Amino acid sequence: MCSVVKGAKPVQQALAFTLHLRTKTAAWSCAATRSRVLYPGVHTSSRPYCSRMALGERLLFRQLFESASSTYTYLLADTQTKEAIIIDPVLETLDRDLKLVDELGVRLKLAVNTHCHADHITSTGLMKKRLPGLKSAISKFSGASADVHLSDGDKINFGKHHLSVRETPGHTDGCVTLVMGDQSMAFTGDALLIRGCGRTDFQQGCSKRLYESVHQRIFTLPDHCLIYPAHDYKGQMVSTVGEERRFNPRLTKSLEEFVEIMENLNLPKPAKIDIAVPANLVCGVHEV
Ligand SMILES: N[C@@H](CCC(=O)N[C@@H](CSS)C(=O)NCC(=O)O)C(=O)O
Repeated sequence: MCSVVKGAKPVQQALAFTLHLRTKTAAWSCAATRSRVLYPGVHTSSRPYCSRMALGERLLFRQLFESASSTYTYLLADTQTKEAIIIDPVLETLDRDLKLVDELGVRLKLAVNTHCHADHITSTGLMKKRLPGLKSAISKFSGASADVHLSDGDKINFGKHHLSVRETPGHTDGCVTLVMGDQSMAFTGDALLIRGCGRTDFQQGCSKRLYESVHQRIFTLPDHCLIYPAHDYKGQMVSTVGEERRFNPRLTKSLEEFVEIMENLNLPKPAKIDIAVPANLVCGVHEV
């Protein structure tokens, strides 16, 4: 078992601290503040909410985009220890991502895929060849090979931070949502998209399971928890649990209505599905 997973003490981060404590390399998003202005009342906390506060000290966070598949990759690091993890890296942007890792001077320990993607090939296998010591991780229910098979409740440690693994099946059997230790952010993969959700018409898709996953495992997070999905097709970058609970056009419906919606999406198959799924089952064509 990879040493960055399991056995972490929960991160107890103070929410209030000042900007001068931070390193200048960190990229901070104030999207939650903007959404608070757009949707007053969504955040129930009495104090003004800003993701800068919830992200805590020593956290470097980058949201990266791959335009052909509209996939988001996330880089997270402890700015003091330099330990880093990457979520859902894409083959086409491997060089860009490795250049950034090098420039920021962080040490990638783990490349995690939120599930076996059907629309693009992961760069995890090739990244492992370029960065000796890097390990790969994916759910044990994905059917994919990797160094680490994740289970519900596992902790992915990087420096003083950690992500908790929540199984959120429905789009595929092996979908997981990764939640920051302080519940300030959740990386939902394709389970929950911004004002949408993953389709359920191939791989092991099941609308009822997806509905239960989102309601029981994601919508139970605090309203202010930032939602970072694996894709967006409309230029949206971040949402919150509170926003999606109120405005998601599919998941605000009853289970029966949701199933009906999902059965009638009539989406074309992802263009790369026939090469992406077999490739991702072996970590992106390259050996793990
Ligand atoms: N056109 C894209 C595939 C778009 C697509 O099907 N996206 C998936 C997630 S990637 S498998 C999805 O679940 N979409 C939900 C939705 O409502 O759009 C391609 O050819 O790759």
